[in-house]
Amino acid sequence: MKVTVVGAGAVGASCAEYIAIKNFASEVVLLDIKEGFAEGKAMDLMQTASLNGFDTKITGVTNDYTKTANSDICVITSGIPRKPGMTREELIGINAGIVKTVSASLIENSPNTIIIVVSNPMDTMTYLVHKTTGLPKHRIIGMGGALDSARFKYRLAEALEAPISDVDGMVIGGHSDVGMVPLTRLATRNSVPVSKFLSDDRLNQVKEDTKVGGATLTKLLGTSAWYAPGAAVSGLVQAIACDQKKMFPCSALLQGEYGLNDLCIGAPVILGRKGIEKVVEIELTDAEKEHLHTSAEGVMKTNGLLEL
Ligand SMILES: NC(=O)C1=CN([C@@H]2O[C@H](COP(=O)(O)OP(=O)(O)OC[C@H]3O[C@@H](n4cnc5c(N)ncnc54)[C@H](O)[C@@H]3O)[C@@H](O)[C@H]2O)C=CC1
Ligand SMILES: O=C([O-])CC(=O)C(=O)O
Repeated sequence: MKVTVVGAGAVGASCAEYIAIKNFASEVVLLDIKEGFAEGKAMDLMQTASLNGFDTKITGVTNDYTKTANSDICVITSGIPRKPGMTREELIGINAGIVKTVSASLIENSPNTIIIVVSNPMDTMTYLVHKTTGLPKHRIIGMGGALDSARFKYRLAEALEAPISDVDGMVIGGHSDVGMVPLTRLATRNSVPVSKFLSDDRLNQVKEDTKVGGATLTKLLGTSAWYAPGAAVSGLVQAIACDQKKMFPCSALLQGEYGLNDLCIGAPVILGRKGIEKVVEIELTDAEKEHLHTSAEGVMKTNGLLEL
């Protein structure tokens, strides 16, 4: 199993590290445009192999896509992150050009690959890859919901004063400060609905804290987060590589599901060796449907800024 990660910055390196530590891939290629940077990150990570007990071979290359040839999975993290006070959508001007050229170079060298898009604004970048590469829709996946759901579970555990392993929950919708749809109604503590333990006000607070999870960290760090994003990507990569058939909310091209068409947005999907093996349609309340559709309008507005 060969995995390429483009962008050896904060998220790309974290992602390579978690993939290696989970020890399911034979090879990870880190690629960056900055001379020597990916090589340095790869060497540093390889020097943790004996300490962390993994056999995955990590190599770094400066913009040489021939070294990525025949990758089973390619992850795109190249592009700029936001600074405090910015929205993810403001990154489109620079990141669209980067994601377009990077995805074309990846496919030229790995025509059968599955692509996971991380660069922001992620739903729109995922749509851009669909529009410009012509890859089948099950082979293009946007990572956002897996991370947002992890943050949702963190906030739920905090409110419940419970261990995170007791908590389950999912966030669908767009990966933006306003567009996320945390499904509080379906969240549970050990299969008991969390509404049994938390007031509407407290649950609402959890929901709002989840939606601004990325912005909160950006304000604290001065740039956006990387540990949980890297871990979330590694979970998707593992589900595909190991054909786990796991369900994650991912940004997928919808063609009628949830009453939505011609956009990529977070919905529950089954991930296996073929990529997105199924979009799962769960029953939503009218309020949840309305929230999802408002979120979709936001994503489509950003998609409208693409020069396709
Ligand atoms: N979808 C999600 O849930 C998340 C998305 N992100 C996004 O991921 C992206 C990366 O974030 P960070 O790693 O923190 O940024 P970073 O600045 O640490 O790393 C980005 C790397 O991309 C490289 N790069 C730029 N243009 C390139 C090109 N054409 N080819 C190859 N490499 C190129 C840069 O040299 C840099 O090393 C940002 O757009 C950020 O908003 C970050 C966290 C979560
Ligand atoms: O907040 C950001 O800009 C980066 C990101 O997507 C996240 O951490 O959720």
